[in-house]
Amino acid sequence: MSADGERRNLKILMLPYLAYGHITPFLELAKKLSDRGFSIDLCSTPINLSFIKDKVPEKYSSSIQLVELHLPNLPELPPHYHTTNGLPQHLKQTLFKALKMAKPQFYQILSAQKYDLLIYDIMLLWSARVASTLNIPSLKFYTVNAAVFCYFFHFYYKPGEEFPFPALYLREYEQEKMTHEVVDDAEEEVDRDNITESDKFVLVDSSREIDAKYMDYISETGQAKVVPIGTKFHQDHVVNRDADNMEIELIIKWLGKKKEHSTVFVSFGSEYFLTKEEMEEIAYGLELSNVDFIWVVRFQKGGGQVNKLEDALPQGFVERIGEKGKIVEGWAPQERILKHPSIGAFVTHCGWNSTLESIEFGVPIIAMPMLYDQPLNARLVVEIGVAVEVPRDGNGKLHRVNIAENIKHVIGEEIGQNLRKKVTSLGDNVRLRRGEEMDGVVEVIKQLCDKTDQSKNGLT
Ligand SMILES: O=c1ccn([C@@H]2O[C@H](COP(=O)(O)OP(=O)(O)O[C@H]3O[C@H](CO)[C@@H](O)[C@H](O)[C@H]3O)[C@@H](O)[C@H]2O)c(=O)[nH]1
Repeated sequence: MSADGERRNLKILMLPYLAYGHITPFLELAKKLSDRGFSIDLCSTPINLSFIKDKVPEKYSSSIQLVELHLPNLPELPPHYHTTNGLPQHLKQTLFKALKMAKPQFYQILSAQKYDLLIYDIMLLWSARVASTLNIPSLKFYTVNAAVFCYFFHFYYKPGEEFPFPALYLREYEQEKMTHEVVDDAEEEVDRDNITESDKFVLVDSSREIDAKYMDYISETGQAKVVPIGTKFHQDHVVNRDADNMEIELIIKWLGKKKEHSTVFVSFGSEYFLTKEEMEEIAYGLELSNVDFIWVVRFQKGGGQVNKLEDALPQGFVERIGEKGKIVEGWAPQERILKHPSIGAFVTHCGWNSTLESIEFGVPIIAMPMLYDQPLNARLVVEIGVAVEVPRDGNGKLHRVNIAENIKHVIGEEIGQNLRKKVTSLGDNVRLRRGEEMDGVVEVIKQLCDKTDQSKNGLT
């Protein structure tokens, strides 16, 4: 282990956006930087920190500290919602507003300690302005990949220009959704101009093995040098809570009875609730494929909707599938399932964390993107040869026959074996690159901190 941060005990404040998909990569980066000798303060709301605390392994308890940021009490916001996960769209904007209202308090936090650097989520550009008023350099972290960054880059900076990469073309219905999301954010982020020295770099949660082409493209435009943090380490993911949980052990036992690479894992992340129609198409698609499966089912409860899992699924489905399928309500130990030898493919929404986990564990991807960056992630993994994508019709609808066909292709056919070879070697390559990619991150941090030191000492 090197100790680049120990040169003069560099202290970094990290500020993730309030969504699990953002907090998780921030925590991974915090661990990697801590391994390199940096002291990290991770800043979020008390509710989020209690969740983060459980995920910080013992060995980091002194190098990663948690710093509380208190949000104002906005009456529209339910008191326990401190992430966008599961929040309706209009309340996501309210949460975003509440976070921005905590700016004066964030100023206090930043000025109370001698921080050498702020690493902030690209959604929270205002925090970099606060840092710059205190003469603290900052570094933005984009918690997905460079291919998606290309899309947003063109959206903001070159409206109307064609994207350079056919792989990134969005279908018409996806374009509409994505544009809507981005415009919402752009309206909130009024202080987007005025790029500082620190904004010359952007960290992405990826590896050059995955999307070097897109990293180079952005870097060559001269707007920002894209620096990948490399993929995450998985050796400490088995938290004790998992081992205590009977249901999880039952899942692993059930998987143990299946043949190698025979079973599909089906899950759509932590944010998305399947519609009734999608639930039906997926259920019948799985049935038609006649392939063994584990399906993590998340559905919106209450408000005139169904409350019981059985009612959310087609009638008689659970009885018909018997031992061929395992249905898990709400949440499953995804990484443990993906690394199980019985798993042959992952039917996923292509949330970026899930996509990276599939690559890490050498599992071929059957892409069913739903929203946000997911369609772009799906095109990227198809482009690099580790996925197939379930086609939708012109209105963006999924059909059971297409779902079944793709599952059958990947499980037990040559196409699946080819995908597995490719994804296994990609997984090996990203692991090999990890150290080198973190060297690159450390280099950038040192450069930013040195520059600030010099200017503080009147050397520039
Ligand atoms: O039953 C479950 C469901 C999820 N997970 C974990 O939760 C994470 C889910 O992350 P991701 O796959 O990225 O999906 P979302 O939660 O949907 O993530 C949001 O954030 C991502 C990163 O910004 C974006 O790529 C997605 O589009 C956005 O929906 C992964 O680490 C999974 O292993 C579990 O362990 N068990």
